[in-house]
Amino acid sequence: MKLGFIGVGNMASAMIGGILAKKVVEPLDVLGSAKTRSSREKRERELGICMTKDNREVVRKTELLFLAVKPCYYQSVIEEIREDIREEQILVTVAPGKTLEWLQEQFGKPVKLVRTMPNTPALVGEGMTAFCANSLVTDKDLETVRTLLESFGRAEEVEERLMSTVVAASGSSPAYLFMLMEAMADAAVAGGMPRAQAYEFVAQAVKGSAVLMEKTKLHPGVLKDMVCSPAGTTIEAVRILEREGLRSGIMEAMRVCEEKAR
Ligand SMILES: NC(=O)C1=CN([C@@H]2O[C@H](COP(=O)(O)OP(=O)(O)OC[C@H]3O[C@@H](n4cnc5c(N)ncnc54)[C@H](OP(=O)(O)O)[C@@H]3O)[C@@H](O)[C@H]2O)C=CC1
Ligand SMILES: O=C(O)[C@@H]1CCC=N1
Repeated sequence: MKLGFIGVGNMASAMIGGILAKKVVEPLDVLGSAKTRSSREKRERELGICMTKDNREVVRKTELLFLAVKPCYYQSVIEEIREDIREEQILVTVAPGKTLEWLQEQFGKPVKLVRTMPNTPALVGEGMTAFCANSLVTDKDLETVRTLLESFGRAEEVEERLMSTVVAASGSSPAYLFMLMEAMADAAVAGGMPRAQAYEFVAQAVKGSAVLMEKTKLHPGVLKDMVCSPAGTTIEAVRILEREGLRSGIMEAMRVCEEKAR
């Protein structure tokens, strides 16, 4: 299968990295486009895929196409490629706020559309992607898309109304987690730990906690209680985090993120 990517930036290169690592397609079966020459050369070098500056060529030469430019360029890129999109081609989007209805209107003709929300852990095969499709997408098409999405992590079909919530929960959340880990590492450095070691300890603690929650299916509150010894160290940290509003801060941040994604 020939895969196309219009826009090969942070998100698309993470997805392509995952797809190629799982050998779902060969690097030469992927054709991408980017605006600047330096960007195209970088992606060719790093990923071994073919790059062009011509978005229409990407559409003409591929069967399944990802539209991975920033949301503000969606309208102009769709206008540019609309004539070349073929009836049997599947177009996969990754942008927040671009609804199936809006996309359909922009194309002005029937197009098989799958709206997704991936995240950058895709690069290491640990992505979380939500997707929903319009009525022109057949079950077989959707299985093809699911196979691709699962090559770089987990993929789950959701109702379209949940897509903006997904942006806050898994699309954007790696950024909050990296901020948290940076702050934790800073504190460890303040405590005397060398920075490189601090990042390793913090990353492993976060990774281990995520796997623990996933595998045991225990409530996060129960897992938190398991760490807090009576009159111990952890409960002191928990008290300060409550006082500083960690949980309400996160909920408030995710609320504005979700609103922005509508
Ligand atoms: N980053 C993330 O964590 C996530 C991003 N997304 C979504 O992914 C999409 C891309 O985001 P991201 O990868 O972060 O953005 P980047 O800015 O990293 O990448 C955008 C890419 O689009 C290219 N581009 C810009 N204009 C055009 C054009 N007219 N024709 C062809 N290519 C063009 C850029 O080329 P050049 O480099 O040469 O300018 C670049 O390759 C967005 O819609 C975003 O919302 C979704 C989930 C998570
Ligand atoms: O910040 C953004 O708009 C994109 C969508 C989800 C993650 N990055």
